[in-house]
Formats: sequence, C-alpha cells, structure tokens
Amino acid sequence: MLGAGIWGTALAALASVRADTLLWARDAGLAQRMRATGRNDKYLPDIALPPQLAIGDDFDAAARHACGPAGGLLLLGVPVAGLGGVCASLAPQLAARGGDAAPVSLVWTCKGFHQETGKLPHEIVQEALAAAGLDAAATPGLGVLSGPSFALEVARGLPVALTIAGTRPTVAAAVTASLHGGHARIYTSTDVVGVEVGGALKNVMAIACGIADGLGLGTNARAALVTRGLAEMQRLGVALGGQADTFAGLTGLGDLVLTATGALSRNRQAGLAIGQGATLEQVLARGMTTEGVRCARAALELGRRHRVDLPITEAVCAVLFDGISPVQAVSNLLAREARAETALS
Ligand SMILES: NC(=O)C1=CN([C@@H]2O[C@H](COP(=O)(O)OP(=O)(O)OC[C@H]3O[C@@H](n4cnc5c(N)ncnc54)[C@H](O)[C@@H]3O)[C@@H](O)[C@H]2O)C=CC1
Ligand SMILES: O=C(CO)COP(=O)(O)O
Repeated sequence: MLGAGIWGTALAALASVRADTLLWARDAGLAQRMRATGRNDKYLPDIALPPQLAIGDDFDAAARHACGPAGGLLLLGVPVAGLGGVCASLAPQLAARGGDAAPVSLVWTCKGFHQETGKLPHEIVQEALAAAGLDAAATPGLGVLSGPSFALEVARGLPVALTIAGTRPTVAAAVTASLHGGHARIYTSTDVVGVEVGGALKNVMAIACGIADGLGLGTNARAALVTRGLAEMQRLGVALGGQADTFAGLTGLGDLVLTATGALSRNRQAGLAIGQGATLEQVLARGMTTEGVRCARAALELGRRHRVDLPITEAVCAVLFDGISPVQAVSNLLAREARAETALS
C-alpha cells in the first residue's frame, strides 16, 4: 500500500489479515513512529495496527515488494493530486519485470478528477506510465477500488462493501484475494469510468448537502439534493462512457448516501461549515483532504465540454469560488424551470 493517510492505513491493515502487506509512508518520521508504537498517530491514532503489517518509508523497496516474479498488488492510497507522481515513480520497477513474471495489478483508491485538466484517475495513471516510458507489454492490470467506506469504520472492523473495477480479470482477482472476507465484501465491475465518476461527483454532492444542512433547509431538501445529485452523476458518467447501472450501485448511490449524510465525511463537513457561514479559506485551513473542493470546477468544465447540465455542481462552484452566498445559490436552484424528472436528459 503506497500512502499512509487514513484510507491507505485502514486498507493496509485490512489487507494484512490475508496477504503479506507492506505500507509505505512518504513521511519517514511517521513510518518510524508507526513501527515503534503500532499506531498511525497522525491519521488513525485510536487504532492498534496489526502486528503483521510491515511499514516502511523506502519507496523502491515498497514497489519491489509487489513487483517481484511472484506478482502482486500495488494499492495506491494517495489523493488524486499525488496519483501521477506515484505512478511515474513506479514505472522503473514495472519496466524491470521479466516477461515471464506473474501479473502485477495497480489499483488506486482516490476519488476525484485532476484539478486542472479534468482527467479521470485512470487517464492520469495511463499517461504517467506512458510518459515514464513504460510500454504496453509492461503496463500492469489497472483498476479503481471504490464504494461507501469511511476509513475509521473499516479500521474499527465494521462491515464494508467495496467495488473493484479493473481492466483485466486478474485485477479483480488480486483485490478479492487480498481484501474479501471477514468484515469486508468485494464486488467486481468492469466499468472503470462509471466507478470513477461516481466517486468524484459524490464528493461535490456531499458538499451541496452539507451546505443545505448548514443552512438548516431540512431533510426534504437533502433528499432532493441526493436524488437529483445522483441524476447529475449518472448524466456525466454516461456522457464520459460509463454505464448507467453503475450509478445505482455501491460506488454511485451507495457512496453518495454515505458521504452526503454521514458525519465522518470531510466533504459534508466542509459544506456544513460553509452553510453555517465559514469561508472556503477557513475550511481549507483545517488541512483535511477534501477532494470535492479540489475537483468541483473540473467536473463543471467536463460537463460543459460534453454538454451535460450539472446544476448542483454549478451551484457548489458558485458558492465555493464565485462569492455567491449559499442562500442565493439555493434560490437559483429552486428558480430553475419546471421539468420532467428524468436522469439522463
Ligand atoms: N478517508 C476515507 O474514508 C476514504 C478516502 N478515500 C480517498 O482516498 C484518497 C486519500 O484520502 P485519505 O487517505 O482520506 O487522505 P489523507 O489526507 O488521510 O491521506 C493522504 C495521504 O496521501 C499522501 N499524499 C498526499 N499528497 C501526496 C502526493 N502529492 N504524493 C504522494 N503522497 C501524497 C499523504 O502524505 C497521506 O499519506 C482520497 O482521494 C479520498 O477521496 C476513499 C475512500 C475512503
Ligand atoms: O469517500 C469516502 C467514503 O466512501 C470519504 O469521504 P470524505 O472524503 O468526504 O471523508
């Protein structure tokens, strides 16, 4: 597992029950403390890490751990902003593998789009590997792991269901072998785009729901935002090549409901604070990974490029970046023309 934030640490602990697992932290001090105390004091201070989980700060050693002749699974626990850099750093290890080596799978867990270009995570990964000179034959099986999963609950051993969408069957098999069982259930999919769009946009919708709740608009308003937010996620996902059905699943509706309503969501917390009068600067100063803030503008731009109407995303962007008050944004949404309740048009 590359990345020892809250999600990377929780997933690595889970994987270590079934597979020989090494967790890489870029912060050498954190890695050292985790080894010494058996806890990640920065991200998961109340959780005792399993003693069998290996922890290190040597990136190449971590990459080698999963890239040996016997094959393996590289799970990436970094946010979208770190995805391309980590993949570029992995390329030499992947390129050095012999043609007869067993398959390696490269699976990311981030939820968002590239902040400036709007690229989806799989595009960022493919471009980073190609730019680092990796040819198609050496490119590992790729996949995205997503679904409703607050890291803290997973780390506490509570039940969770996740979906792996991969480019090859070996990817789903590797993730299932490492994570399925006990309190974690793994479903498989081939819809990488649908899973990625769901994961990215549900964060924007969670900000919208947080804003509405922060304003005290009530549970009717929240239900309306969840439902029409899902329609928005599905419209953009289908326009980008995803499958409509995916949005009714764990990585669409499931993660949307969790994030839009669950108190542990950082995106929802950001929206709540803004609805209660905080500024974006104040919210960002808390230093929490809030992918919905990072990718909302890119989502809107993707919608424009593909002629997809994204009114809730537009309202969130107006509040976050254009100085529109939350009250005004809600009133703009309500003032839209009456229309048929369809998802895809
Ligand atoms: N926290 C959660 O419950 C879940 C989070 N996710 C997703 O997982 C991703 C990571 O989120 P968290 O673990 O929650 O964040 P976090 O803030 O707890 O940890 C982020 C980790 O990535 C590292 N990192 C940050 N920027 C980097 C860069 N440029 N290069 C290399 N490493 C970098 C940090 O050092 C840290 O170890 C996000 O995209 C998030 O949406 C997905 C499912 C659940
Ligand atoms: O993706 C998540 C749960 O599935 C975590 O959501 P937040 O990033 O809003 O905390």
